[in-house]
Order: sequence, then structure tokens, then C-alpha cells
Amino acid sequence: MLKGTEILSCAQMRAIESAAMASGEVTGLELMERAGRAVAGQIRLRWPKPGRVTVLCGPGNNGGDGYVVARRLHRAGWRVRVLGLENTPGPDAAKMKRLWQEIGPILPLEANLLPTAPDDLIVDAIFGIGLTRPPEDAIAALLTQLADVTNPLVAIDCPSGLCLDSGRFLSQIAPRAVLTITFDSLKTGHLIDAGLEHCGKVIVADIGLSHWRRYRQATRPDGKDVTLPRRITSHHLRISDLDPDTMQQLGKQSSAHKFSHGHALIISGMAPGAARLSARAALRVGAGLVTLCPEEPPLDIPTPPDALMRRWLDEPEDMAHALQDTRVTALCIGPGCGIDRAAALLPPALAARGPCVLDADALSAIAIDPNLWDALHDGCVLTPHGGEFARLFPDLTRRLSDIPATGPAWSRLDAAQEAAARSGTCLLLKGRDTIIAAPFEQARIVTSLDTPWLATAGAGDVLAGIITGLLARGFNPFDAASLGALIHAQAARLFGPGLIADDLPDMIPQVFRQMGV
Ligand SMILES: NC(=O)C1=CN([C@@H]2O[C@H](COP(=O)(O)OP(=O)(O)OC[C@H]3O[C@@H](n4cnc5c(N)ncnc54)[C@H](O)[C@@H]3O)[C@@H](O)[C@H]2O)[C@H](O)CC1
Ligand SMILES: [K+]
Repeated sequence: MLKGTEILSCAQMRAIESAAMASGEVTGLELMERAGRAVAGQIRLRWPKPGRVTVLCGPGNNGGDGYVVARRLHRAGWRVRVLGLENTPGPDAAKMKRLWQEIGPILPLEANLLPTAPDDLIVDAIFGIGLTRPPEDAIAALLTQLADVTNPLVAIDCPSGLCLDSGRFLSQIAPRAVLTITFDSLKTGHLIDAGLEHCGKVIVADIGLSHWRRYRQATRPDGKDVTLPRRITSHHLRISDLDPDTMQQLGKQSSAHKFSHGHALIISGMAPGAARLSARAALRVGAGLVTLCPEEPPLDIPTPPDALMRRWLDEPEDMAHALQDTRVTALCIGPGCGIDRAAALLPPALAARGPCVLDADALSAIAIDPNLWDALHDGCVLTPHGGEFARLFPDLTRRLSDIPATGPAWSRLDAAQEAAARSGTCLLLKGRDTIIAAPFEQARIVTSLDTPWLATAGAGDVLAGIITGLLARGFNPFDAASLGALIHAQAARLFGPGLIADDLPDMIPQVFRQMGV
């Protein structure tokens, strides 16, 4: 079973924290001290020589953490300036504020007091998971300037202004951290949308809450119910999270023959190179047999790989006939297919109700034909990029482009989950934060911020092919899509600069070796 690391919503984090405190085994003050200690520790690890630091403390507990960091860095020999507010925060943060005031002053939290020396460290402890609305007035002015400075910025929980549920900033002000230290678990906002880029390196600090993680969706130890707005949990999937069962399923047994690994049909069309990329990827990922289905007689195409089978498939009846062969275990329609051809072939393809990947032109065809939409089923994997998603789900996309007035903001994760529920299919929303959602499943996120060379023509066709190959081999749609996204990103990562789509399938053997398949 593919799993990954569970990601929490802010509400879940609060539920866990409040369960821990309700148990009486730990106080909020202790948690704050641990949080601040973890942040100061990470700073000292990365900047071992004490220097100058300005700590920006906001009105709540994120600010409380900041006062702890200030105290601990001061004790370690750093020259610490603290900018803060005159408000009286909650009791824990108020106590930490007083402890700092025994050491040094608190200057006003104003833009003109940001450090002028370019190397001074800045710690952002203004807002964390408690942000509910866009920053205003003096704090907005300060954050605007903070977004422009070149000093290294260390964020406590997140760069301030970021909604940790959606990864979206609640205004156009978007500071960028080099390092973010968060507590107990990653939150969705660290991994998706702007959060992925603006958090820098994210460290998850253990502050001793793991024992209470089971209260993320349940009743607290004191019997009180915690009502949480988010229904479905999500997981961050990385190569290092793959389990032995998945590895075994990806490997091949010596006793098996080619049909034990399935037979994938890849529909080719007006741009046959795209379908060939998909087909090559399906072969590389281990489908036993891959047949490319062009609309012209296939003997006229003497192109590699020679391991590909070819079958002329022109009319819808040809499709229906091809799918009568029970050895065909997956189908891919879309890459380079042409919208008209996709529209003509989709009715028999969907009527067969077998595993199939619908990409590119197939998605465009579905977006304009309600009958095709109605024929979608739970064996389908839809693989839209943002533009295709917008054509299929214009209302969901509109919600994503509004600047949110309150948190938690509507997110790409919400959009993908809603789209999966509506379509009744597995849906993979492509991006550097690829989101895989399926009805009644926990969503998965595969991040690939470090693979900029994936932005190249044909990369999506390869992804469609990898997923098709995995479907052909018997992976369920949700696992095939998740694993496909992971293998695809890792192939790009291993190849590095200079990557073109043709290189991706040929990196799969190296990815497999690295995974221990
Ligand atoms: N288990 C944990 O995760 C722990 C987290 N800690 C830290 O606590 C913060 C969350 O603290 P909280 O007080 O709830 O919220 P913030 O500090 O993020 O926000 C402060 C405060 O500000 C108000 N507010 C919201 N939006 C605005 C705005 N636009 N303008 C002005 N004021 C605003 C809101 O009412 C909040 O109350 C978490 O991130 C961690 O850093 C613990 O210290 C340890 C355990
Ligand atoms: K912060």
C-alpha cells in the first residue's frame, strides 16, 4: 500500500495541540518553549557563528515562539533586536514576551526598523497558523518591505501572510523564507501553490506531540468533540516513502511472461510523436506489451522503439473491437490524438469501463461534450494541467484565482478533491505541486520544485504513458497516478539540466534501481 507522510490541516494541528494540553501532560508554555528552542537550534545549526538577528514578533503565539527564539539566540551570543507589538497576547506568549523584556527592549514592529545590513538574519514570527485575514496597516507595510529584502529570512511555521491550509497568500504581499521551521507535521500550505516556493527549506521539528496525533479528527482526552472543517487527509509522497509491497509489485518475477504484466493500447493521432513518447514510457515502466494505434496503416511508420506493436485503429468500431481482447489491460487516449479523433474514439473506449488514462486532447473533448463527461468512470485517470483543468472545471478555477479575503483559502487540493468527486474518477492535477485525488481517497501530493527542466514539450505525454503502463500492470488508478507522478519527477531529477521529454522514459531504469526495484 502506497502511503507517504500524512499532512495536517491547521485545524487538525490545533486539535492535536489542544488534546495534548487537555491531557494535562504538557502545557502550552512548554510547547512554545520547545517550538522556540527548535527554531533557535536550527538557526545555530545553519549559522554556527553567532551574528546579528532581528526577530519580528506578531500578536499571537507565533510571536510567542519568536520571543523564545530571541532569548535563546541572545543566550548563545547573538546580537538580537526584537520588533514587536504593544498588545497583550495570550498568557503563554505574554509570559515569553516578559522573559524577553528582562533581557532587552521591544522596538515597534515597523518597516523602517528592518535591518539595513544585508547579512543580518531576520526571523519572521508575525503570523503562523492563526492567520485569518489579509495583513493590514503597519504589518502589511512591514511585510511588503520584508518581501523585498535580500537578508536571509527564517520563518516560524510559515512566511507571514501565507495561509497554511491552501499555500496561498491572503494578499499580494508574499515574503520568501530561506528556511521554515514548522511543528510536528507538514501542513498542506508548505507543499502547494505559492507555499511550495516561499517556505524555502522546510524543517519539521518534533515538539513531542506525536502521541496526540490520533486526536487530529476525534474527541479530545477530556471528552470534548473537535469539529474539523476538512474531510479528507492528504499525504506527501516521496521516493523514500515507498513500501516493500509496492517495490515488489513494480519488480518482475522470473516465472512471469509478458502478458502477466499487461497490455497497454496507446492511441496515436495527428501528432504521433506524442503518443510514441507515452508508449515508450509505458514499456519502460514495465507493461508487458504496448501497442501504438495510429489512424493510418501502421507499416508506414518505421520509427523506434522496435519493441512497440502497431495496430491500425481508425473507426470507433475498431476501438470497440480492440477492447474485446481481454488481454488489453489499459488504454491511453489524448497525447497528440487530435480532439475530433479523441471525441470519436472515447464513447467505445469509456463504454468498455477498463482502466484508462485521459490526457490532453481527450480532456478537451470531454470538456465540450456532456455525454463524454457522463461516461467517465472510476477506472479513468484524468491528467489535466492547469489550462485543461480550467476548461473542465471553470468554476473551481475561478475560486482559485480570487484573492482570498479570509482563511482558510480555497486551495488546489480542495479543487482537485472536488473535481475528483464530481467526475467520479481519479484526477491528477499537474504542477510542481502535483495533486492526486480520487473519490473517497485521501489525496496525495508529489512535489518537484527541484526539477525545472520538466517544463518541456512532451513531458506530460511521458507521464500519461507511465501511468498507463502502471495501470496495465494492475496498479489501481490512484496508486498508478501517484506512483507515476513520483517516477516521472524522479526521472527528471536524476537527469538534471538539458532534459528533453525523450530522455525521461530512458531514465526509468535508473529510477527503479535507485528505488531498489
Ligand atoms: N502545535 C503547534 O503548532 C504549536 C504552535 N505554536 C505557535 O503558535 C502559532 C499559532 O498561534 P496563534 O496565536 O493561534 O496564531 P498566530 O500567532 O499565527 O496569529 C496571531 C493572531 O493574530 C490574529 N490575526 C490573524 N490574522 C490577522 C491579521 N491579518 N491581522 C492582524 N491580526 C491577525 C489572530 O486572531 C491570531 O490570534 C503557530 O503558528 C506556532 O508558531 C506554539 O507556540 C507551539 C505549538
Ligand atoms: K511566521
